[in-house]
Amino acid sequence: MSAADRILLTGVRAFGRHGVLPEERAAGQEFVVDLELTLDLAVAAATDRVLATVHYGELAEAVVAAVERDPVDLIETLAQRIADVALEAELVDAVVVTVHKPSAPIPVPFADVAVRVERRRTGTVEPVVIAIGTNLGDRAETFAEAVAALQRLPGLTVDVVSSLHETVAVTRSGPDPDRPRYGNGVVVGRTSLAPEALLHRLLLIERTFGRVRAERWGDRTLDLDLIVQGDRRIDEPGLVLPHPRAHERAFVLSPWLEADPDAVLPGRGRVRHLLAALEAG
Ligand SMILES: Nc1ncnc2c1ncn2[C@@H]1O[C@H](COP(=O)(O)OP(=O)(O)OP(=O)(O)O)[C@@H](O)[C@H]1O
Ligand SMILES: Nc1nc2c(c(=O)[nH]1)N=C(CO)CN2
Repeated sequence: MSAADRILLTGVRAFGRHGVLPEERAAGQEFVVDLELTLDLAVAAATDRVLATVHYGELAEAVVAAVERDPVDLIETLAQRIADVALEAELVDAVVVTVHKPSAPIPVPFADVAVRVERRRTGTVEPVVIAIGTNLGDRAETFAEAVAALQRLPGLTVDVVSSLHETVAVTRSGPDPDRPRYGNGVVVGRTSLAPEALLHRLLLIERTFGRVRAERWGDRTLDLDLIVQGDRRIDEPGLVLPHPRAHERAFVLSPWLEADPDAVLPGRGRVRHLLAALEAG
């Protein structure tokens, strides 16, 4: 049975230092949070026990703690953080979080600015491997920031992050030592997202790193490839799974093997063996 019951908690005020501008980080400001939890309250009503529901006082304190914690740039990120806090209570099926920033630095008169996110507990979770590549700018920094973005992505849990492997750029005509070297790595994790939705988010993250999609196999600030998701086989114009070139790329297989020594590439075999075969030439 999916519950239609709700707990509403509105106007929770807390002080935080979230924002893009240095002044916001320095001075801080007030944030106001509204929450709507969807959960089944029938057992609480039948037993009259607070154990059978979400204690609204504790919830409010957890929201304040989430606002007061380390600053982030966006109220979108803060709203996601608060949604995660609300969904920690097993009873909660879904949550709508609104974060208001009434003192935001907007240079015209305005009443309020807010974001609202709706998140629900999801069903199946599949293992996933994402490859990261970067050969422009500060590769170590880009790698760390890309991993941080993946760790914050709703619907993705990052379990293992490989080290950053420095590799020779592979072009259409083979390895090219004259091109900037790549930093490559992988993250191994779990996702509740559909592969199309996950890839869409990966492409969005790439875009925020300023990648210009000029040339296939060309130099790039950040490349995120979905390597495998569970044992799915997909062959669509915008999405091929497993990634069609993963088995022939040491720059994917080597960090993957480091992150998961038992890894298997569906349809191709053990990553250990694939890498050994590549290295044997
Ligand atoms: N498993 C996948 N992971 C990432 N992108 C994929 C995948 N399958 C298909 N694509 C599509 O490929 C496009 C990626 O092209 P991109 O410019 O990143 O290629 P590339 O990185 O130059 O080459 P390669 O795909 O060989 O790494 C995306 O727009 C995406 O729709
Ligand atoms: N070493 C290395 N070479 C590449 C890489 C990469 O990630 N590492 N990515 C490419 C296109 O995705 C093309 N060539």
